[in-house]
Amino acid sequence: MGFTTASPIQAQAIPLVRRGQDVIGQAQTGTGKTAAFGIPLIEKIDSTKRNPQGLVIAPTRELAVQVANELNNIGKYKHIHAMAVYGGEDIGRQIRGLKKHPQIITATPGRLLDHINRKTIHLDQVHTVILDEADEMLNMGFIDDIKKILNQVPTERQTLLFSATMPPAIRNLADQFMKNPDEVKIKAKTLTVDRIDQHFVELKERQKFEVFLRLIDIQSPERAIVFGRTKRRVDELASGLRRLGYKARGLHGDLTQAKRDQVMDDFKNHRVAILVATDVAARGLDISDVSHVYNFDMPQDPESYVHRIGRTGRAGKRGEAITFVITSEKQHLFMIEKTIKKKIERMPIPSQEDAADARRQETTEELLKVLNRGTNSNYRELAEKLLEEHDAVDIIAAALKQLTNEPELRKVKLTDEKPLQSKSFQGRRRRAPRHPRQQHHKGGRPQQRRHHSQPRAKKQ
Ligand SMILES: Nc1ncnc2c1ncn2[C@@H]1O[C@H](COP(=O)(O)OP(=O)(O)OP(=O)(O)O)[C@@H](O)[C@H]1O
Ligand SMILES: [Mg+2]
Repeated sequence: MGFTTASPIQAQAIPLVRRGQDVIGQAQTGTGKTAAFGIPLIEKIDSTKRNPQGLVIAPTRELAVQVANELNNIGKYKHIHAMAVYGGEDIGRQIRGLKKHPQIITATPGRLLDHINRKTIHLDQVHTVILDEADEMLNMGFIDDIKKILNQVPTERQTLLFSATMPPAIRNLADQFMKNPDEVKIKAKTLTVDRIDQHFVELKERQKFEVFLRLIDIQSPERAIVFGRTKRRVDELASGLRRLGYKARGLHGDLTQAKRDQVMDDFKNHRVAILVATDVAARGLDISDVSHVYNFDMPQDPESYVHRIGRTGRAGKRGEAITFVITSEKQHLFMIEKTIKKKIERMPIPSQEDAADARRQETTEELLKVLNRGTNSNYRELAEKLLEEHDAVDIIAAALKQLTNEPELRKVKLTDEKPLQSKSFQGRRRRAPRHPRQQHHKGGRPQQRRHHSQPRAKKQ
């Protein structure tokens, strides 16, 4: 896999896990926590047995899939097979997949319970359970699901909890489900990765879209993730950007799973440059070379901020994170700064002129690229004719203007989102549990997470 040295969390957690110790592992985003539990997990698997021996529970479907892929990479030469089971995918297809006897299951809680109830997954041979993004599963009210799942696993199992954030409430989870866990916490001055430049822009709700366009004109991100607060926001933003010619797609929990898979695939394969998403994409996703994260809407709580911006600056790379803050949300910004132990620098609203200059510059560069490719013979005759009648500079200026996306064409109307309320951070980490009826069918869908002090309209 090209790894040459163990990351700190790997160096510290792997020996403990090999020894059979229960471990709570905390380390910054993008520092290799997956392999920190994945490598010793693979070592413990007996490839001749037919029932699952390892179980990873993750809060979102995309993450369950990603972890299965990483485990399959790590276990390739030991012929270990990991399979993801998650809601939204045809259960019959999963049942057929399970007949190939994966030794490791990675799953979202709801669908896993479905399989347990249908007796298509048996957990009585499982010796190692990992809760990836453990704190998020608490937030999402998965605790009852997790209890039910762990009841199916022999008590002499090894249990591991991993996340970049471990709020105090995680202690309860540990007390209930773990045996004398060792805490491995990689010490860092800040909760966020130093290699991520963090800024905020103070603005009005109505200014957000225009300011965002200016920023992407100026920063021309290679690959960006833009977080919106609600599904409606994500839809409107993605389609607005697309109408203006940007390669943008939205991702949230109301899309069909096929669509979600398609969007992720397009983003990974560079067919999409801007992924607009709810917090469904905030945790764990490892997409290489995401250069920029934009918080178009302020995150619901400081932990969400940490994970959202952690989609960039991974595995030693640099990244940029920019957060839009409405004046009434300043208090939330201070809370975030306090939690991450770092000051987020203010960035002035970039001027229209700066953005226009950047756009013109980009058009010029694009034109030069076409010039250097030198395959323009079909146009030479036309060009010569134009030159007979007009000034050369005038012609080029007109062509550049035509190629440049001019601001008057950039009107897009977004529905206003109400700013975060000042109370809403106080009740954080105590989101209401999901409705029991929904559990089996909609496991792993963060759009159901609902904040105590947030009105329903704010669901993701
Ligand atoms: N020892 C290593 N050397 C180089 N790269 C590594 C190493 N370990 C992991 N990586 C790579 O680093 C990237 C981030 O790893 P991973 O997704 O496990 O991070 P994480 O700590 O789980 O982050 P998050 O908190 O966001 O979930 C992955 O692309 C992974 O392949
Ligand atoms: Mg992870």
